[in-house]
Amino acid sequence: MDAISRTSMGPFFGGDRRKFRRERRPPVDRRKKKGMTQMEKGRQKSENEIFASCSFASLGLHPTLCEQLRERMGFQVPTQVQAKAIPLILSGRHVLVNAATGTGKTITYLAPIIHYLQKHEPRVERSHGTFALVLVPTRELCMQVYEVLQKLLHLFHWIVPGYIMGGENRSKEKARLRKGISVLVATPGRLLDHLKNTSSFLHAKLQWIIFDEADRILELGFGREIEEILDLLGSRRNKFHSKDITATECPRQNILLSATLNEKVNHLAKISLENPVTIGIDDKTLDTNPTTKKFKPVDSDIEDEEEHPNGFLSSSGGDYKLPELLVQRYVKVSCGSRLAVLLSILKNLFEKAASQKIVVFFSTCDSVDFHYSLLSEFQWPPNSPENSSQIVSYKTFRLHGNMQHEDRKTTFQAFKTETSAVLLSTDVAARGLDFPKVRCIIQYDSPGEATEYVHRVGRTARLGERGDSVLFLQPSEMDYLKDLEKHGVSLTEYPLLKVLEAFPLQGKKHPAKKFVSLDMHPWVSFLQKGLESFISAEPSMKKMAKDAFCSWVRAYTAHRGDLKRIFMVKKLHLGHVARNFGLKEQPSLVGKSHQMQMKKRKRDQKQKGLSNKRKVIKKM
Ligand SMILES: Nc1ncnc2c1ncn2[C@@H]1O[C@H](COP(=O)(O)OP(=O)(O)OP(=O)(O)O)[C@@H](O)[C@H]1O
Repeated sequence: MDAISRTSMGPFFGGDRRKFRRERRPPVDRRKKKGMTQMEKGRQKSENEIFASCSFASLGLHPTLCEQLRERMGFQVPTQVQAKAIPLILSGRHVLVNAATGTGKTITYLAPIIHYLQKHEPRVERSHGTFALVLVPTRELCMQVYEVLQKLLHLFHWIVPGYIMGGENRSKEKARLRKGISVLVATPGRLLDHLKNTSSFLHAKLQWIIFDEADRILELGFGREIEEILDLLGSRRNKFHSKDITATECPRQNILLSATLNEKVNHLAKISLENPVTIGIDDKTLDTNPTTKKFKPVDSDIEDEEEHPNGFLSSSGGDYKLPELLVQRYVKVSCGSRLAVLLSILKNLFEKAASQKIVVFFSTCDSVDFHYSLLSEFQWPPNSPENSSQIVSYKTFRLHGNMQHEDRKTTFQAFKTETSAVLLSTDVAARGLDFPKVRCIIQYDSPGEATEYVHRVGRTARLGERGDSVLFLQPSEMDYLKDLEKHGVSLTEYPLLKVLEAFPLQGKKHPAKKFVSLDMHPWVSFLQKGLESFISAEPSMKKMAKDAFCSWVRAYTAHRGDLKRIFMVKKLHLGHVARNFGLKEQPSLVGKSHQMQMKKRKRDQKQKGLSNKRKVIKKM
């Protein structure tokens, strides 16, 4: 690999910024600039913070690849993170990248790999096997990275992209691996499976291992698999210089990326990165432990970039970077009114703008299924004062880990291309997925860890776009805002009463005065009654509601650590929780089974070896 000298980093670090700004956008008319709205100014500021003032070519990428980025992908200039990281990755260093969601991290690692592979001598052939491996936490992200890869490789047909992931046909994957895949995108479990069982999987020429959403891979409990993978590939840090490496014949370069690199990545960084450079980790998040070596900037010209000899990160969690034009709100809703408020907010958003995409996050698969059926089927009774029979007129999609593999794939593709739709999902959609033009994220159920909050809201306001997020909290859960604030995330209150005002009943408006409780609001109680009668009249819906209720309470009890103090199951009124699922009362059967579940849970917790992996996977 030929190293790129610092001087070749060119205009990004030097002075020719104006030239590249001109290249990207036509100059703004002065009068127009003067008359810019606050929003337009914010957008322009955000664009300047997202994009760098240089070209892809100036980063050292091959002209044909730059053309591909420009012509096929429509990318005129690199983003800031691309401008900072691409030259370093090209130089062969191990790199740890921390940048906000939607800032273009995928191209950051794919472009340098393709740069080298397209000029590789002798020319890359399928029979050479795999040169680069991209590890991702979910199947959807696997497909997404593969699609970007396919586009980037359009002009380099001899470099073959491929993917392997859970849910796919193993024998077909084996056949593809036997033929040879130059750049392979994989989920960890399936990769390990093939490393152990597919003898024709050739990886002796492997040069790059990328961990996209590194922290999530570990949170899902794949730590042991990752260590095994690194061992099998001879890519553990202490083995880089080992003389007895048989698994590999090439120099290695490993790269870790996420918008939220925290202490969970420490171990992985330590074992997989050799003398890494970190991008985007500011001083606050660097390890201040006096026993660890101080970080030295590699080059004082490079903002945010730190040499990180031991691969350590702070264990404090630190501040998270959120998209510049994201408007974050919380809505305080008493337990029994949550469902009616959710439907009202969705109705209001689509009445204001018929063409938009929204993602709603739930804590469990059963809950997604229930709300999906409800939104798809709910109708007002024939004698209702509401004009239309349906409460919603938008397309609804669902995504979660218990769905059939093919359905997951179809939903993922369909929601991407829709212009007006709602996606109901578990956290399976929280990481890395790039659905274009998502306008609003609603977190109906709490995300738990602040990291997950950051990734969920990161599905909107991508790449300098505007976006909104709404977090549902019950009055007893308001301390969660303090928890988020510790990570530099602050939210303002959503104007709920004003929104509810938009729904007159029989022509009567309800002014935004304070109601004794939200449950007494005429529209909320009208809607709640409508939902309850619909569900009680539909046995299949009722069954789904009960299952969803049950799994929701289970998920609520599963909050970990400090969060248990905020999300206290003891404080829940289960009768009110039942109203969230359109149930008139808490079914006794559910109560019994819940108690059994609680007992079982306590027993399980006592037993050692209950891996996080199972917990999280079940939830997703
Ligand atoms: N230089 C560029 N110019 C314009 N658009 C770009 C550029 N680079 C990437 N994009 C687009 O930006 C969007 C976000 O990119 P990407 O999904 O790689 O972000 P990310 O930082 O990995 O986000 P997340 O942290 O959520 O995974 C994508 O739609 C991608 O096509």
